[in-house]
Amino acid sequence: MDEKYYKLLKEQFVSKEAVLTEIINLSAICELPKGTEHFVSDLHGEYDAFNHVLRNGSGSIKEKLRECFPDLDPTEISELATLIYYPEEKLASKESQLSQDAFAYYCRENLIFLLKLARFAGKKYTRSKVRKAFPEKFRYILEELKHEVESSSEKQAYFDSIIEKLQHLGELPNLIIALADSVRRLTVDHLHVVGDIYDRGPYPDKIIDRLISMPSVDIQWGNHDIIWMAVLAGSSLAMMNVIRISSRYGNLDILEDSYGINLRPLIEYAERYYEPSPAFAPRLTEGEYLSQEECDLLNKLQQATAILQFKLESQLIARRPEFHLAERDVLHFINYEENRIELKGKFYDLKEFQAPTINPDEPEELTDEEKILLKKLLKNFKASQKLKQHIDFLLEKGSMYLSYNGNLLIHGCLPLHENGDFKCFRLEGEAYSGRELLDLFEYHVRKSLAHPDREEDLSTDLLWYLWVGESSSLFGKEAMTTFERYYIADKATHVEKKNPYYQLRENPETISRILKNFGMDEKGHIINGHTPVKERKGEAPIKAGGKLIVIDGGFSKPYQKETGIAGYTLLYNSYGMQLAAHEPFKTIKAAVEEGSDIVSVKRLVDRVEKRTCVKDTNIGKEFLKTIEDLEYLFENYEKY
Ligand SMILES: O=P(O)(O)OC[C@H]1O[C@](O)(COP(=O)(O)O)[C@@H](O)[C@@H]1O
Ligand SMILES: [Mn+2]
Repeated sequence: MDEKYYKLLKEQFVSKEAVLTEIINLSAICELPKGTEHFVSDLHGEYDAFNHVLRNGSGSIKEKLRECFPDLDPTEISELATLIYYPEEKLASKESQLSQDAFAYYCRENLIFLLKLARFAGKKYTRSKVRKAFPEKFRYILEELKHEVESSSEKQAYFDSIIEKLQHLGELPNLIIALADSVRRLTVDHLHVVGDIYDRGPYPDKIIDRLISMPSVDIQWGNHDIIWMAVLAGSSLAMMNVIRISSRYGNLDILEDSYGINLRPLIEYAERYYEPSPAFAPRLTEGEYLSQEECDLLNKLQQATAILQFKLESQLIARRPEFHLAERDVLHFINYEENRIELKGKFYDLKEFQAPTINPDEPEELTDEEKILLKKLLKNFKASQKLKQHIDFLLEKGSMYLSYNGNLLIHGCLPLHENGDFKCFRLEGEAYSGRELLDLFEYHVRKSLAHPDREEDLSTDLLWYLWVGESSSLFGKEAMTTFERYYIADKATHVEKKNPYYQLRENPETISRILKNFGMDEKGHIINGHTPVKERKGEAPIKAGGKLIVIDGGFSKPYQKETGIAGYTLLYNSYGMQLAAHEPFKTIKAAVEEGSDIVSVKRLVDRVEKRTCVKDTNIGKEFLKTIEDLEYLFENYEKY
């Protein structure tokens, strides 16, 4: 085995000297400061706000500008920052305001600032990495210019002549755009998305397209992502939930236009059986306007899909006793003549409960029409190439959790008992908890998507469990009260009790125990999304003495009333960790013209005594192993 491995390794090098060069190269990289990691979560389709946070690197671009140009005042920094965030828009705006000469002067001046900044931002990377950050078209020229920008006076003429030529060819603006992209790339090295890209907001598809284009990104699945993945795994139940939520938030365009899914048969069905009901009024954001007709359609669609969801859920509960969801079999607790429901021994009147297709004797049964309808719809979902590409990407880059550079990233929680013990989930005679439980879930996520034709198998059903189950690390609550929220007035029935994790995570000892369970150093952090931090009510995003950070601050507009801000993001660079809170994002126009930015406050989470180097990171550890192997190969080169 070893022999074969070293033979293969040797094939990658033309000579013994080449091995040595690689050893020196990798060893040098290991000593460089670690790249900046950027964490975001709970994006919920809010592409514009996400795009802005990506572009400003949660404040890191401005920070780099201030370090690189200490003499510039805040307005000048802000002007330059906007050019880096939105180069196309900023240049267009300048071009329309300035004379031709003044615009040419503006381009030259700013190109020089950007070159100096690229040089500064690239200092902590190898030359080859900096080269790769430049787009191929301008790679050579940018390398030359970057090198010469601070050169001696005799080289000045050379530098000037290149710029003049570019200006003459009308290429200066393009070069600035390319350079701005490279600066952003050099400032933030890697992005973590800690779950919930989908639902509630208008453009999850644009977010995923953007993520696909990024060089270095990983995703920890959120409950709202899993439910979309479940549809492609073959779950009609998940499909009803996805359409229900899209109708609730007025986002059918995602399905019909972005993913090209034909909902016509469902629309006709909903129109035929349902009348609008106040509890199903779509939740629109401020300033969003829909006609009465559109609102009514969304209302009816939401009702139709809710009822179909409850029917299919009832069937799942019956075939999966091991999920312990019997208490959620709501359709079986209804007295259809009296229009009442019994829940945990108490009776409640149902308000505006329309169930024209339910047979009280067999409430979980689909009518023949519904069976055909669901088949058609599922086929339409599966036929969307774009949706398939997006879900494949979530599978490729995503996981249930990630241990990365000492930190543990999980969207929701680690299910615990009140006393802090890991909560068990029993399946096929085995008990799973802690890391093993999350590994089990991940195994089934992948299995369900590997077999999309198996629609009611254990793996596919487990994806639904991840959405509503008591031991789901993505849900983290006792039960989901969707039915009660729609049809029961008594608000006490709407409460979704959180898993004890959400209390216990305030305690550093809990965090240490969890990290240990994942085989990680107790000095690390847990990073969660999922539960909006209600700053307005005094809740703190940094918990357990800085060992746990919750970064769901409400990118999602409907939740901003509760959080009081518009999202948190986290930065982890070689000096430590910083949490940034964001104000609501207005528009690109406001950002370009007024320089409005959305990072409001930055809070230090952790500061390390010694700058963290590449050798201390996940990738660095791999490099160290490779170096060891290469050294062995170097010493025994002739043997292989
Ligand atoms: O705000 P809505 O649309 O009523 O959704 C509420 C539902 O969303 C959930 O909070 C899950 O979504 P999150 O992952 O964003 O928390 C459920 O627990 C709850 O029943
Ligand atoms: Mn969530």
